[in-house]
Amino acid sequence: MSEPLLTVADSLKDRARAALGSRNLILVGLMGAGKSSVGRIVASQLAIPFIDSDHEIERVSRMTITELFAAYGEEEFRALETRVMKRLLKSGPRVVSTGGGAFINERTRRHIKKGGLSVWLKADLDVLWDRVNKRDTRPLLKTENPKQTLESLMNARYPIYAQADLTVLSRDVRKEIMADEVLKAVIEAQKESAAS
Ligand SMILES: Nc1ncnc2c1ncn2[C@@H]1O[C@H](COP(=O)(O)OP(=O)(O)O)[C@@H](O)[C@H]1O
Ligand SMILES: O=C(O)C1=C[C@@H](OP(=O)(O)O)[C@@H](O)[C@H](O)C1
Ligand SMILES: [Mg+2]
Repeated sequence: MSEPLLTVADSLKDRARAALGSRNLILVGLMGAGKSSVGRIVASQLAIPFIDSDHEIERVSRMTITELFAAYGEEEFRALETRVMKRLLKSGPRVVSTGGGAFINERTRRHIKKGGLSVWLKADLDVLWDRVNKRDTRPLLKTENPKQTLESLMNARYPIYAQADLTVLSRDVRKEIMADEVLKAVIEAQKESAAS
């Protein structure tokens, strides 16, 4: 009896999984880009573990991100984030979704660059705003004009996110489609590095 043919979806997953090898896949980008929700789907497609660095920080500190910012301030939060990221990236393969500021911190960025393939989920202001204004779990947006704060963060951070290995445009399409686009980008990156 002949083997069943791979479906297109199966071959996408399998090819992306092979292209990743033992590296980690690390999602970076601004709040609302979809790092946490798309990252979880990507990991399940690749059948490798998923970790959200904010969840890991909350687990080890037994505090929420909001409580950590309120009690210790952003600087201490970043120091904890660096330590957690360093540990998470020691072995792979894993999908690691970062908090929006992780890649901006120089030390954390170094761990990310060493620890695997980074993907910037890039989105425009209106897409991000639409998503983040529904929840109040992001301490950096507790300002008088949170949309303007988000825009300032975009201006300051986008040149740094651009240093990620890959960029995927995060649009208003289903999360599953975004996850497929991440898988395709991983495959493309592998093809390009094999050709060069
Ligand atoms: N492609 C998408 N389409 C619709 N909603 C999305 C999409 N990606 C993320 N979201 C929603 O936007 C919000 C922020 O997503 P999240 O994954 O937490 O982003 P991040 O971790 O980058 O801040 C969540 O409510 C999530 O369900
Ligand atoms: O952009 C940032 O500096 C932050 C983003 C948040 O994560 P998400 O990007 O997952 O919302 C969280 O780590 C914290 O509120 C700080
Ligand atoms: Mg997140």
